[in-house]
Amino acid sequence: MNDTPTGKPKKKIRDGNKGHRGPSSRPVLKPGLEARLAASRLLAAVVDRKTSLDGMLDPEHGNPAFLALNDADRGLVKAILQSALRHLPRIEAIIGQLLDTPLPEGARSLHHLLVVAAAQMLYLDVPDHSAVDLAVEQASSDPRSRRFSKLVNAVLRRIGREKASLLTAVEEIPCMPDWFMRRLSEVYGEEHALAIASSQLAPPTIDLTVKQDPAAWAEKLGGQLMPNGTVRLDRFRGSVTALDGFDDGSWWVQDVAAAIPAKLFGDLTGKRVADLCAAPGGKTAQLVLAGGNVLAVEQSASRLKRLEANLARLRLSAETLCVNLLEISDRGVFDAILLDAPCSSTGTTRRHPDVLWTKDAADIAKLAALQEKLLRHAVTLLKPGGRLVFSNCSIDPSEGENLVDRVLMDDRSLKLELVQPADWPGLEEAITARGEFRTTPAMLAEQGGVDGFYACVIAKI
Ligand SMILES: C[S@@+](CC[C@H](N)C(=O)[O-])C[C@H]1O[C@@H](n2cnc3c(N)ncnc32)[C@H](O)[C@@H]1O
Repeated sequence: MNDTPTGKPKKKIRDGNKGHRGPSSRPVLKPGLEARLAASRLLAAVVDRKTSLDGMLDPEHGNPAFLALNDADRGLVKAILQSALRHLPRIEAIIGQLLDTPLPEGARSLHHLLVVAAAQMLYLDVPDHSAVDLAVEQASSDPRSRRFSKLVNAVLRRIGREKASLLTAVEEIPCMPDWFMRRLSEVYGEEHALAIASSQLAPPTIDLTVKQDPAAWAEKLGGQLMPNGTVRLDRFRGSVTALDGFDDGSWWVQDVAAAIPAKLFGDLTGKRVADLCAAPGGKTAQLVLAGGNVLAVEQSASRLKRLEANLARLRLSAETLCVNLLEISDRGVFDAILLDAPCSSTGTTRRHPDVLWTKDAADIAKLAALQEKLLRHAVTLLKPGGRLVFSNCSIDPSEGENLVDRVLMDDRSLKLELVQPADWPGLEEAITARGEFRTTPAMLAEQGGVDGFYACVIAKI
């Protein structure tokens, strides 16, 4: 923020939190404070108001508190929020342990301020003294937390002094909400559930699907060749758009698991293919490369635009249609259909640590019901003899195996076509006994992990 010649601030800091307005003549902020204020506000939006982080961090349409920051501060805010959300139960346990009495009901801004500071001290390279000073300054600048500034100072200084022992004391706490841990334990067993919870603590890799010659691209980019031909960049930091092959459309970013569903079709030469939930288009590109004559359907106009731009960069073409797929009435015309349905995204918590703090069991149930409706309609568009791949990035079987069972049970013209482990060397653990493809973030751990995904092939007789 710039000063006017009179020493008064030119403009008010934009406050993303409607309930609180700062003083009208706020003094110049200490360097770094604006970023911490933004981080606290965005954390509040995620955990208290269930707002998705991706939207708030969008460089063009994001939260005003984020957009007001310079690039370096935006990077810092992202890092703080990712760490805070990845480790939230442990950070809260540490803070709870250091308070003589719990924070007063409704002291949410104080809670967020402490979490933001503790995340920097425990999990980022921010010097302790800087995180503590800024947190105390932040507490003093807010009428709701001013009277707690001494407590903020005391708690955070103890975190600085006792960091190692405090971290050891909480290292067994799974970093997921209790309801979701219970659900994972029911479905996968406790050991696998704990492995899923710890897998999301590591930052994710960047995976590329290449148009051709994955071995050569792995060598060129210093990546690892994954069993399905994905090129994995484990330690890459920076912007992928600066990498070789981006401008000429030789590859696109796609997690190793997300690259499997479209590959379940095999060769699509000469086939009429519908990609029914298509944007941003990673799987559309695969279907086109497999030889399909592809119609990409997407109900969001802005997301369809993004798909078109992605295909243009990749020099690939598909017919596109902006419509709710439930309105398509061309029964029995497609040889192959991909339905990569909207889901809870609980398989992507490595990349999106806000997911489990913005969704709950009721959201999962609603999404499962929507997916079932979309699948029941999608199969009507399939030709007899055609195949449909149903997929999504949830690790809850209510959004996968369970709903597919119900659809198959009700329509005897549909059969599950078994995915054969022998066809997926290196990925055998991801093929279930029922012949479906199922990854969880605990799989491929030695190669850097994988997103959780479900996919199955449904054939129409
Ligand atoms: C999981 S994303 C698809 C990702 C995409 N298949 C890919 O690989 O890049 C789901 C997409 O489906 C779209 N969608 C959701 N409901 C839809 C519907 N009823 N009709 C068409 N598109 C829909 C969403 O807007 C979203 O872009």
